Amino acid sequence: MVFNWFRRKFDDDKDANSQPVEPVQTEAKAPESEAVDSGSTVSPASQDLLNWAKAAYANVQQQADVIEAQPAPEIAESAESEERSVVPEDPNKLEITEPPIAEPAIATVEIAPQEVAPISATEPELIPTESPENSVVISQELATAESAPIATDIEKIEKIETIAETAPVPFWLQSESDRLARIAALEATAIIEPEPEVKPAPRRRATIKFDDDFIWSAEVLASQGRRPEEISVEEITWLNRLRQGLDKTRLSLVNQLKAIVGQGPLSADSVDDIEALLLQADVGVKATDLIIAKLQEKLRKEVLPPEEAIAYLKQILREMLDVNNKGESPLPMLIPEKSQLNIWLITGVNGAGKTTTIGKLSHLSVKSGYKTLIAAADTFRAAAVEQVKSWGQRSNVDVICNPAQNADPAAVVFDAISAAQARGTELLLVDTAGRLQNKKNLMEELSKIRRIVDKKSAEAKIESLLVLDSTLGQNGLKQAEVFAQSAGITGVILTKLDGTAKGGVAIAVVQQLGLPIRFIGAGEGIEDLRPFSSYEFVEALLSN
Ligand SMILES: Nc1nc2c(ncn2[C@@H]2O[C@H](COP(=O)(O)OP(=O)(O)OP(=O)(O)O)[C@@H](O)[C@H]2O)c(=O)[nH]1
Repeated sequence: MVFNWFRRKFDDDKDANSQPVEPVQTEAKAPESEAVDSGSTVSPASQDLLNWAKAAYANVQQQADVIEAQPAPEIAESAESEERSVVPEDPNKLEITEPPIAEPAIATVEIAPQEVAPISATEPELIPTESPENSVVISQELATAESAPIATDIEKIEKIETIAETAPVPFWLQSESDRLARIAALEATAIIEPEPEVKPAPRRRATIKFDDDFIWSAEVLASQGRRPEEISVEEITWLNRLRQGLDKTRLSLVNQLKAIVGQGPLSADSVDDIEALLLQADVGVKATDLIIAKLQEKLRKEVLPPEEAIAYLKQILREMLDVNNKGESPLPMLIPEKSQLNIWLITGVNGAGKTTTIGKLSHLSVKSGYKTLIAAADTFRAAAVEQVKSWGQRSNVDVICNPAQNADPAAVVFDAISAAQARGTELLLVDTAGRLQNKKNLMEELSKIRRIVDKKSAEAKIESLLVLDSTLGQNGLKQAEVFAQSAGITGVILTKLDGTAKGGVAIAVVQQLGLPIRFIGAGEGIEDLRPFSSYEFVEALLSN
């Protein structure tokens, strides 16, 4: 089973091809999917939560154990199948002889140790153990291997035989020891066939501890109605990374907010303080005003203790993050459709993190079981193609490019779409040149790319995603406004959320641009980007 990161679910064979577009979960639910009012401050009872977390932890450990245990049968199977295959590719080069023992049927060949190619033929009746100095036992795949691997394998086998020679075996045990030596030689020389299909990278061994971080992540997942058996170690790791990334923003917000909001109706001073805090976190003026008005309204009606006031604030923020300019709420998740071409154009100014984001996205896509391709259409900046190629290598995804400097990016995109159509690609990620909004020709180039995409692939699902550097805060938003007007942007990818105190810019992006946030990046590593979830973001932003 593949964990589909876009759907935040394991794909099983049944529904891997179906495409349910599910809303982002915003409703808090008790463990085992019992519904609880989203606005309520009720969290799963602590014992239930602990049990849930323990079950999730056991599940994560079990997944890791299964993965660890997997290679063993593969080797055994491979060795067995090698034993079964008996026809060498070139019978003139190597003649295979069945040894005169009933089982197992291991091929033998007698060769002079110094001669590797051509390998001399063997008399059928020869028993390898009779002339140990001149004969070796080799596995059948050697018959088809090139001379160099044969030499290496023979060295391995010779080592095994040398060990056997130093410890003489009584005659009545010889047959058994020969058999074991041959099996060992066979295992040592077995060639494991590579998997024909591209499989997602195996999950890492669960090294996470059952600690407060784990329990916090478990609570966030349980509150979204997830079940312990659905949880993957990567989800836990990501939530911890996100929370750590938002440390700076959170630390300057939560404690002060708590001190202010838990004291009945907001006084003029409290309003000023909250305003300052939110503006410092780059939430933006418009969004700040809205938040304060809603808080004020609630706190005038009832006195809330600090924890409940913060819970109410979380609800306000989630509602703000889950709306787009079409007024859709909750927002459908952005999930590439299986068995059809999806094209995502990745745009943004230089240095925002476009290329890195493409690398991370392609990794996520492959992991989630999608056939993926990258188009290196940033032909404007020297080295951009090489940079994207190296990310392609890291995520095991092919890159379509034209290495000539200033090649026509629209032509690269045209070629990439042709390649994607021929290969049955499901997700094509297009890297574009970093455009400053005042560079009119570059903006026109982007429109040209868009026209090519629309024309050449009318049936594809197209998204135009703007990469925004969150450390730029409100300044980044000004650039984004220009892009959003001229480039038909459909969503935002917020990068560099780690290490900035301006995490509140996410709220400003949605409020000011009316665009949904689709992914967030919180680090430079390949795993440091995930689909955006307003619930998880707000929990990480305002958790204790
Ligand atoms: N800390 C952190 N750094 C990031 C993140 N995403 C990207 N970066 C870094 O930001 C820098 C610029 O990233 P690029 O991917 O080269 O940016 P770009 O938008 O492609 O830039 P151009 O190729 O010049 O257009 C690199 O050093 C990245 O490692 C992130 O989420 N967190």
